[in-house]
Amino acid sequence: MTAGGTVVVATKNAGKVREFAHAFGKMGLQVVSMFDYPDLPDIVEDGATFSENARKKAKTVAEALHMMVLADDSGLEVEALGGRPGIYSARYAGESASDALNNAKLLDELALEGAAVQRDTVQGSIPQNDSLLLSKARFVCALALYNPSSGSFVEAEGTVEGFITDTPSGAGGFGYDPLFWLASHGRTMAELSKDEKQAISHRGQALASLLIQLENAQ
Ligand SMILES: O=P(O)(O)OP(=O)(O)OP(=O)(O)OC[C@H]1O[C@@H](n2cnc3c(O)ncnc32)[C@H](O)[C@@H]1O
Ligand SMILES: [Mg+2]
Repeated sequence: MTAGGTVVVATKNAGKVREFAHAFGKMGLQVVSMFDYPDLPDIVEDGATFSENARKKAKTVAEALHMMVLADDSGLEVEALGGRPGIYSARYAGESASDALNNAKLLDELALEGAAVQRDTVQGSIPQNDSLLLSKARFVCALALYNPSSGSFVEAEGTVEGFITDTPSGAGGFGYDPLFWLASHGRTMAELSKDEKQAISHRGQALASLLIQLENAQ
């Protein structure tokens, strides 16, 4: 996956870059992203699934740079919204919407649905304050690593289950993390340390699975 100890990740999401830099840094590898290659064309994410989009991002950038490239397509599936925003998570509140706008739209849509989770059905910790859990949800991450010399992909997927809370909390992570309550930890995803998030997150699990496949292929 590396050229001279460097992993190229086809992303323009600074939160993803931080998480990959943290994970690969522990392996002695550096991460570069599309921020380091400003002349790359924008990629239209028109796939029907997370993995189609991840493959498109990896292949487009790998063919432009003539290097092996890793890509991540991920998102939030909310049960009370029939799985939305799913593959549209980044642009839920509009093209290039901020995390704050996407989070506000998520709470608005759940309020419109009148969504609520019965506290006594939750296995694990519920919020100690009077904040509400609105719906079950899960994060999904598809990773694709493309090798332009062989024209082949290595792929992996990871998921993590939680609940959407009506009260954002925590300053870590990015995106929907402040609204994603983990009954396993009694905290939101944004309240976890980088190591804690990597250990349980959709991205951390997908990466672990990808690394196992790469080891087994050697
Ligand atoms: O396509 P790239 O350039 O990688 O960056 P992006 O932000 O557009 O990324 P995606 O297309 O994969 O959309 C994923 C969105 O899902 C959300 N998301 C993904 N992983 C997340 C995580 O670990 N924590 C919180 N939100 C996450 C967040 O809103 C992302 O913008
Ligand atoms: Mg995107």
